[in-house]
Amino acid sequence: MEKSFPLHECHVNKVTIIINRTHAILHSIAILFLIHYRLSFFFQHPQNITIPTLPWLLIFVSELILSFAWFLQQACRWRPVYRNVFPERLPVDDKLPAIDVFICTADPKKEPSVEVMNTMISAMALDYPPEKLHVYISDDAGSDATLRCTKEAWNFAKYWVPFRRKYGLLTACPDVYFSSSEDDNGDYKGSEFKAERKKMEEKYEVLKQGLRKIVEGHFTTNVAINNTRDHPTIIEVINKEEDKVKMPQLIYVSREKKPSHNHNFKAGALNVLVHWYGFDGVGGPIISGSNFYIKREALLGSFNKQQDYMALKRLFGPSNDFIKTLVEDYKPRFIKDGESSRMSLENANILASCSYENQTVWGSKVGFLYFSVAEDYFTGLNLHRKGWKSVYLNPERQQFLGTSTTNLNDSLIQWTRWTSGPVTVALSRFCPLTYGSLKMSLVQVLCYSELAFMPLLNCLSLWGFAIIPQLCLFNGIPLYPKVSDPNFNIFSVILVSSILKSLYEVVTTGEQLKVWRNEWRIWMMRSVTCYTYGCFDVILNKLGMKEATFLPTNKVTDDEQVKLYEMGVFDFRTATVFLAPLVTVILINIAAFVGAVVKALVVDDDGDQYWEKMFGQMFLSFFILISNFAVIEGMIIRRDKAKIPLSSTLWSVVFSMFILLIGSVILC
Ligand SMILES: O=c1ccn([C@@H]2O[C@H](COP(=O)(O)OP(=O)(O)O[C@H]3O[C@H](CO)[C@@H](O)[C@H](O)[C@H]3O)[C@@H](O)[C@H]2O)c(=O)[nH]1
Repeated sequence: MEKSFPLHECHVNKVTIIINRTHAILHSIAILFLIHYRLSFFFQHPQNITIPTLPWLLIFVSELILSFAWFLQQACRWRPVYRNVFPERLPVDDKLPAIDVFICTADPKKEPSVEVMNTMISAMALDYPPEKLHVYISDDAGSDATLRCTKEAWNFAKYWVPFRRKYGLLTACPDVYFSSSEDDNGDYKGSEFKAERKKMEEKYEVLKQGLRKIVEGHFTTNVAINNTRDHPTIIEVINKEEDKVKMPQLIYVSREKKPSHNHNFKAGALNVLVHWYGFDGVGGPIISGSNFYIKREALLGSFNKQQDYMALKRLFGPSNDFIKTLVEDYKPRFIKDGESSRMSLENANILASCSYENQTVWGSKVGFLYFSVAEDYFTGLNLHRKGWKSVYLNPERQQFLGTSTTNLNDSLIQWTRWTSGPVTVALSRFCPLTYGSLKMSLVQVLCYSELAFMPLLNCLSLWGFAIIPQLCLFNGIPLYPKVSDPNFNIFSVILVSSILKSLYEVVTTGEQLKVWRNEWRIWMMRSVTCYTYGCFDVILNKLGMKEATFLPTNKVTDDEQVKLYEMGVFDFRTATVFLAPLVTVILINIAAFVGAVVKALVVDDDGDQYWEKMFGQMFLSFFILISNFAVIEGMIIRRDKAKIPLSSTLWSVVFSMFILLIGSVILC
């Protein structure tokens, strides 16, 4: 038998393990001291108690919640590893499995066609045997423009794919290739290459203009009004019989949508592709959602010819062709013109219809799961629960590049969804803490739990830290030990330990100090905005008062916004509903801090005593204010269009006064 060598090797990072575990132990000890200090308050003689119990209890609960969040975070730091990969050990082309690449798009306005088509062209140009590569465009908008763009891009790909193959270019994406300053010309520098490159660049410019025209025309005609939630199935195989260049197969799929049927967002779109490619007869292919590959068996399970067909139909739906792909070892085949192709397309239409999954286990037990809008998280959890093994590949040359949000509005919308998705899971019977199985290690269960609970824990605890000590400071009530009290060291150690650990992580991953500063402030901002709204979404959804939503992230780049982003300046043009909590918290902290400084310097007779007593709270407010100085700047100093609008500031003034008033009455 042929001896096969592993494609990758895993190594444990010993130094990081020692640092992480030592830090975890020391930090845990400091937390235990904190718990002891807070608890001892409740065992004092009633006569010695000078501080109201409610704020003490609330800040203690906030500290416990944040400590629990910290504990969960240690799971993914417990055993850091790195991998060496050996691509040279890949089998010869004949032995490679067939793969399907799924590219989803749902809104031609928010997801610019030029970028979607570049993704499609890059997938077509993958360094993989073309007969084993199938590329699917899933268009959830059912947009005629996307279909036309796909055809235009296909015509360009017919030149780009052989060009890349011939010159061995490292870059698969034409947009990156033509806009990058990196020299990626393979070994070719001669005049033939230069002439071909120039021609290709011209063709690419023509393609870009063509795609833009299609999309603009689409939005200025009645076609633009087509309803993205109500359209029939549209499936088209883009390859033509007469195509001379050997190309991967490209298929456009827009599943049927009806307002009466829940379409289950991206997970629903992916499952249609899973029905479809299965139908296409690909044996053991790998699916790509967002930059990951997965084996078909992992998503659907393994079956053999002895299996009861009727039982399988009850699970997977009535399509005989699909069931055959489950039980037989299908070889990948291309759909060709003629009778078989017509039959295939007819069946494919049924597979992409709204009703195909009725009474089946699609989305509940097999395929991408529908329970949460973070379908990737929930599907991964269920797969690992069944014993799925996955590995992380982090090659030196980045293989997939995506777009990231560059302004506060898009980022907050995206994070609200990324909160509601996992929190839905955390607050359900699928809560990873109890739902994990023996096939998962305890550390893995904790990692999944961290992702599920992180938004909820951070939002609860950070609201506590952002207003309780400040309300008490405002009213002269100390919540932390005096500076001269040895117990003060507990809080100092916890803060310094957290700051140094995060600094260490940022520096050792090769990032700059500004990344570290950003992480702190973004963490605080998210906690009081999108984590909070995402958690509310889940609660309203559980009460049946709100449906789950999936607002696709805006991928349109605006030069002005990108400029601000690159300068590290916040673009505060977002809804007041997002800004108000953030600005309110800052105003409360300003009021508490300034009030305390004035009191210490001017009013209080015993200034030194006051500083001593209140230093902890004053420092906390000061820390929140300097970490979020960008908000103060946006509110008071900046004059540009992207500053915080006056209306949002005024609303926040009202809210902060209300909280100061009501909070002082209740707490103090
Ligand atoms: O009804 C829908 C909604 C979205 N999408 C597609 O899903 C993808 C992800 O949506 P996007 O708005 O880009 O979300 P992100 O927050 O950037 O995506 C991350 O988070 C999502 C879960 O919230 C996962 O689905 C994605 O894989 C993951 O990259 C995009 O290609 C969309 O076109 C659909 O196909 N149908």
